[in-house]
Amino acid sequence: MMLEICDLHYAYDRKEILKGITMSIPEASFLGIIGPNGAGKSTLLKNMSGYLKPSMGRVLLDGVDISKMDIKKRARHIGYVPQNTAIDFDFTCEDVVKMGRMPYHTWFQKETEDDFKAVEYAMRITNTWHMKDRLITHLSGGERQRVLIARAICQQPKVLLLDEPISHLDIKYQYEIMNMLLDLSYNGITVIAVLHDLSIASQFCQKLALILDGNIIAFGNAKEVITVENIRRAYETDVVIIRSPISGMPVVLPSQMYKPQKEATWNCPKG
Ligand SMILES: Nc1ncnc2c1ncn2[C@@H]1O[C@H](COP(=O)(O)OP(=O)(O)OP(=O)(O)O)[C@@H](O)[C@H]1O
Repeated sequence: MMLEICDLHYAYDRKEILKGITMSIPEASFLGIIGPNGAGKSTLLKNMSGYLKPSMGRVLLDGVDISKMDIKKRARHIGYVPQNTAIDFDFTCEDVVKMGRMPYHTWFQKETEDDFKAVEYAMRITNTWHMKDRLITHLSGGERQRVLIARAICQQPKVLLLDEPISHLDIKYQYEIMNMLLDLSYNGITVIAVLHDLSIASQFCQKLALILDGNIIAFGNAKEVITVENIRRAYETDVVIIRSPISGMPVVLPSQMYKPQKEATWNCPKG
């Protein structure tokens, strides 16, 4: 499904955070939202999910204003993985993922064969099936992050929103999850992720939106958005940009490194 953001404004109390965001994200695409801390990325994602209601402007899903949809219908269309979700109850991972099926049920309805299939599929593609009987409270940060992504996938949404989905993952799972999100987009899902790692965003996302102070200051493919000038403007940082020999897309490196006068002496274990 296509998601359109039309002149979106949002204010916490009276402080305006989003200042007129307009963009359209076509069906079956993968958009990365990047920008410095406090720019408004999570606030934008929360407005896209319907969790927050815009102060002005609209979010349209295939032309329908999401604020006018009933909550269950919206949840069948839009999956949202927030940043740092707290789950303090001793649920098994399988139970947590199964919660993604709630939009398809009335409260006391028993699970169907489709529910079990959706849970297993979501857990297998996020590499969490082997942890299904473990308690969510006993997982590492990265394991838990993958289970929460599985919960949103199990919801079978048409649009999947993820707030920093790879922030706790090691390099293997970062690439696995990014590849999986790209694959979901090739299979028709509209994927939108807030990402801090500019090089990873550049390699995997089809389009990037660079947010600064509640505005989009650059939108396009990685070559158009990840430029020395844009990074300097948004992050007040000088970087060097090289091209990946694999994808040809930009990779961001530091432009300066501190050189100590005297090298430290390391006593490394032998072996
Ligand atoms: N519930 C809230 N009440 C008041 N202000 C808030 C609230 N949530 C966020 N803000 C403020 O809104 C601004 C944007 O926050 P937001 O979380 O959207 O930024 P972000 O771009 O996602 O940042 P980060 O990269 O640090 O996660 C920040 O100045 C933040 O302090």
